[in-house]
Amino acid sequence: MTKQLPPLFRDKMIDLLGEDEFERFLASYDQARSYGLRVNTSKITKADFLDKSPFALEPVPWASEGFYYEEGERPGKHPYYHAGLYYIQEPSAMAPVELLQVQPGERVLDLCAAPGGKSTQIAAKLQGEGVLVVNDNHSDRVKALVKNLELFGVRNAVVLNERPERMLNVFQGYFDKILIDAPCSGEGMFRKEEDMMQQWERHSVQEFAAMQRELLGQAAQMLAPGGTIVYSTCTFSPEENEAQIAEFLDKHPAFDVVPIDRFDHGQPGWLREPWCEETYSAQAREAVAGTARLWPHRLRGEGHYVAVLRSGVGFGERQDADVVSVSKVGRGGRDALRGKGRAGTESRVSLEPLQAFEDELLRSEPFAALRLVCYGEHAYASPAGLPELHGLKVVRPGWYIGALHRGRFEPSHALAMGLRLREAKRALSLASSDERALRYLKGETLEVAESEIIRDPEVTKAAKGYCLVCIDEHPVGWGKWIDGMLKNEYPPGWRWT
Ligand SMILES: C[S@@+](CC[C@H](N)C(=O)[O-])C[C@H]1O[C@@H](n2cnc3c(N)ncnc32)[C@H](O)[C@@H]1O
Repeated sequence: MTKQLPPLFRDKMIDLLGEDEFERFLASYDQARSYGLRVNTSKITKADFLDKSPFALEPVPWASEGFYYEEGERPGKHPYYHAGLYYIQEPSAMAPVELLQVQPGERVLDLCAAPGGKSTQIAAKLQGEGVLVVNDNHSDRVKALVKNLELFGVRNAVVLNERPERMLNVFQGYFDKILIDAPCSGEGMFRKEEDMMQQWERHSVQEFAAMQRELLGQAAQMLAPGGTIVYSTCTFSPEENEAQIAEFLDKHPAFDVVPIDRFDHGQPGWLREPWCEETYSAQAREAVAGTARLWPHRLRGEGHYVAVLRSGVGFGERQDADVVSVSKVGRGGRDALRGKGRAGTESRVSLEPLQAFEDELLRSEPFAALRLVCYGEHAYASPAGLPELHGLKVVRPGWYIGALHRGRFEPSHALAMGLRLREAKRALSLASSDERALRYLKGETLEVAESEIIRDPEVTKAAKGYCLVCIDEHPVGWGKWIDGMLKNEYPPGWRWT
């Protein structure tokens, strides 16, 4: 492996680290890498997960919900993965969101979000309260982002596929917290993904540095006074790390670096020729020592860089969006807000079937704190307090509830994944040891006795119809029960193969 490192990269790392440290750094490429997963604490407590977990786990010291698992384990091949109980994530990649210190109820932007590792981590920290806006400018990568948010059962996320400069007017001064997990030259991923080396040779560090500079400036405009930006990369080059932060601080005097003690420090000494210009102020140079470097030879994880930037409270005004009244389906109010359909036509769809579904199947009111919005036939529950998103490329304006089609309501898979067993009036919970659990995930029809359908006989007498299918009490999708058979509604693209 060490032989394949790009020679230019090797030479630069010797210059940066010095011969002795470089030898230790180089040796890490021949050591086994670490594997991690992060528990979805919006679906299960850490203690309950550890009770149930079939894997040998060891805590990741810097991530409250993160654990190492051993090489050879296959957490992606377990029903709990399909229930969204955890996300498989490289351990160092868990650090940036931990440092963002997200609190329930905040407005958070994940600006470069696909495929959603850090978005799902933010969502778990929000515990369903507040607003999560996730964005990626790459349309194909956004599909994976949507799927991961659905798997995690996230209810309060809006997914955009935008160039950040087009978001500035809508979100000026809006967010309490912003994560910029920036596109970068990926030097820290050479051990984990060897083809990153070929990509490195094709793209220049300067190309990424230019993008990062823009993203930082754009994020500053969307941040509320007193808010926090976390900037992270998975690369070593000072041009993409310390230099970005020093330049940002000089251009944005209202911001400070919040020092990180947990990891090795950023390197002010690397702000010099031939890597960087030497024009930064003494204050900015000093401040970058408070940023963090995660080195693969000094901890159990890949290479990362993280900076926490806080804006002064006196800087600008927080923009409070016009809060549109909360609309609940049923109980008299059925005035869901109607968004534009994809074709640009106003939705005229009746919400009666959704009301009927809610009455029949849902015990609580999971949409009560959300705004119901219809785009064409598709119904979404959108987080309250969002500004108007007109003009933006909105992939998901909120939690996708389902389709209203020819007088019927078809619940979405995302709805099932965002519910809890206790919220359903009709459900089936299979034990993970029951061979039908895997057969359900493979898309098969199951034999299910009427007595197995969980329902409150006072409220829902009939066993027939849609039911929330769970594994060990955690929802995995929908089924339709009739006469001892469960018709499988698990989506083809999600099936166990
Ligand atoms: C390091 S990856 C993000 C990984 C992600 N945060 C996670 O944890 O799963 C960087 C992402 O930035 C996206 N990207 C690149 N340029 C962008 C831009 N100008 N605006 C928004 N996203 C951008 C890329 O498509 C890529 O998905």
